[in-house]
Amino acid sequence: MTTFVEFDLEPKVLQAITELGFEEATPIQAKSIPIALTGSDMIGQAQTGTGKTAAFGIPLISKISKTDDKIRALIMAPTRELAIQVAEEIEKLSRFKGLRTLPIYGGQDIVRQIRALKKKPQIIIGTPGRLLDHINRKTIKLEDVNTVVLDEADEMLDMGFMEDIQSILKQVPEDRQTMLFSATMPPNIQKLAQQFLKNPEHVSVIPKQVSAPLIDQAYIEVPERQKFEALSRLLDMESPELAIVFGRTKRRVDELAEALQKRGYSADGLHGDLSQNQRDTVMRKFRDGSIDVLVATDVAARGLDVSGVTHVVNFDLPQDPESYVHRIGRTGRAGKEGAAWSFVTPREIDHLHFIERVTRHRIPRKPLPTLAEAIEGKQRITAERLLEIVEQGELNEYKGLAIQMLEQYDSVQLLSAAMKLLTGEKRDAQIELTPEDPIRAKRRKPDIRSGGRKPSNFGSGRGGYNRDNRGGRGGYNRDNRSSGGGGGGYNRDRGDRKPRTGEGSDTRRPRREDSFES
Ligand SMILES: Nc1ncnc2c1ncn2[C@@H]1O[C@H](COP(=O)(O)OP(=O)(O)OP(=O)(O)O)[C@@H](O)[C@H]1O
Ligand SMILES: [Mg+2]
Repeated sequence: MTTFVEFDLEPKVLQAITELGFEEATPIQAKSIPIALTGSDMIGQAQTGTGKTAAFGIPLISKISKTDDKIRALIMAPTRELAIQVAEEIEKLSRFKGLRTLPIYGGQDIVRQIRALKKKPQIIIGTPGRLLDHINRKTIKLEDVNTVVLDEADEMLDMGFMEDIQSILKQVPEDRQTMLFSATMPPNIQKLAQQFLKNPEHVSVIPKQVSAPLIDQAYIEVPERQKFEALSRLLDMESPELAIVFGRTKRRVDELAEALQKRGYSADGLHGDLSQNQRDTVMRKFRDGSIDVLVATDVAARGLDVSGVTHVVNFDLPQDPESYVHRIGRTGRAGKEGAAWSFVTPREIDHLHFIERVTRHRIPRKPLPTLAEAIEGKQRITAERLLEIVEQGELNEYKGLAIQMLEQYDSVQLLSAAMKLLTGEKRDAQIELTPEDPIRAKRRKPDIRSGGRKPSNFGSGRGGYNRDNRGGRGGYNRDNRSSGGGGGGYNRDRGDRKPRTGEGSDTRRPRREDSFES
């Protein structure tokens, strides 16, 4: 066990850590904080939800002085939601030290950002596209930056941000510390690391399996047309505190969110085609629990940390094993348990096996809950809610009427009626989702061609599963980006990804037609 006192941090940083309730350092923090404090470049890899943000945040904060009025640290993240969240965590960690942090992302009024930049933040957390806009406008200058962090670097590359990241890093003095963090490290990361990191220390906390251990994983074989019914039954049976349901496309997410609402669930959708305002609102509602099911594309797969997410459902299987790991990693965070279920159509079983092989984790099959189980689950939850109210007491004003009713009716009869009322009849709204094509299994085998390299590190030593081979992601074109206009981020997001230039082979991938950032 490593406590934070052992790192020789300033009292004000320690105070912030205590305030956040962190008692001991997580393994990735214990390993990387001392190295990062020496100023050396590093690559950090550890399972989802194990505190990588603070692992780079604490050393970064330690290097900056409150009186500084230059931008000293730059953190890049793939999505807006992640930029906002990382900014909040850094803000909390530097609260007592009094540093100024600013998130910079597309979709937000650029004029407002320019105004905020005038307050001289020392730490900028941004998405590559919008950062580059500011650099081109000369509203952000990186000449005094001495620390750069690439959070979820592989995802940023995957989204076609390579050139942007290169242009941005060219603006930062060579004499800097660069750190790169993710739960997964596919081979293309090496390219970026070679180009931009100097003798990086590799710090990884990777047990045999890549995904976090506290996640109970299972798959349910279900035909495409029965997925919605299956989802309803699962939600009824388990009554998650908060759940994230991943759909493959924006259309899917829209349809699914609407269908869930029609059935009476408190759900909403999140994807890259919503305006920034809508995205913020949905995330706020999910964080404060006013909706309990977030239906999302992969825009929510990476890095998002919402406490209370007890369930992740892959309504559609993701194309990539990495995506699978990140998606399910939205639960089982910071030592909590979680459940992750994947719907697999009969034709996708091979693809599931592919995911199992790459993640080195067998995913057990789970039967589809029966209708009776779903109903029973719902009733059980109602009974629990009733008993909670009994425990709370304060029922005096109801007692008079209760006594009167009990004089006329049987108590079992009455209680059953109350439970029926509370459970709510399932609304029989007609639900018709547009079917998605099954994901085809990869033809390549993941475990050959490793050339004797160590096979255990997800993405690094594993032959065969090579993201650089994927290609085929044509059609993304960011040339229509304008650098003008305040607040025009909504449409600009579209097509923000470039085709990958790898030796791309096979077919056009249906993977994510979502647009993400910047
Ligand atoms: N030492 C600690 N003790 C307790 N909780 C911690 C500690 N460090 C971080 N946390 C909390 O754990 C949660 C997950 O942290 P974080 O988001 O940094 O994970 P991550 O490793 O970046 O995950 P992902 O791979 O999904 O991005 C956060 O709520 C964070 O505040
Ligand atoms: Mg993270």
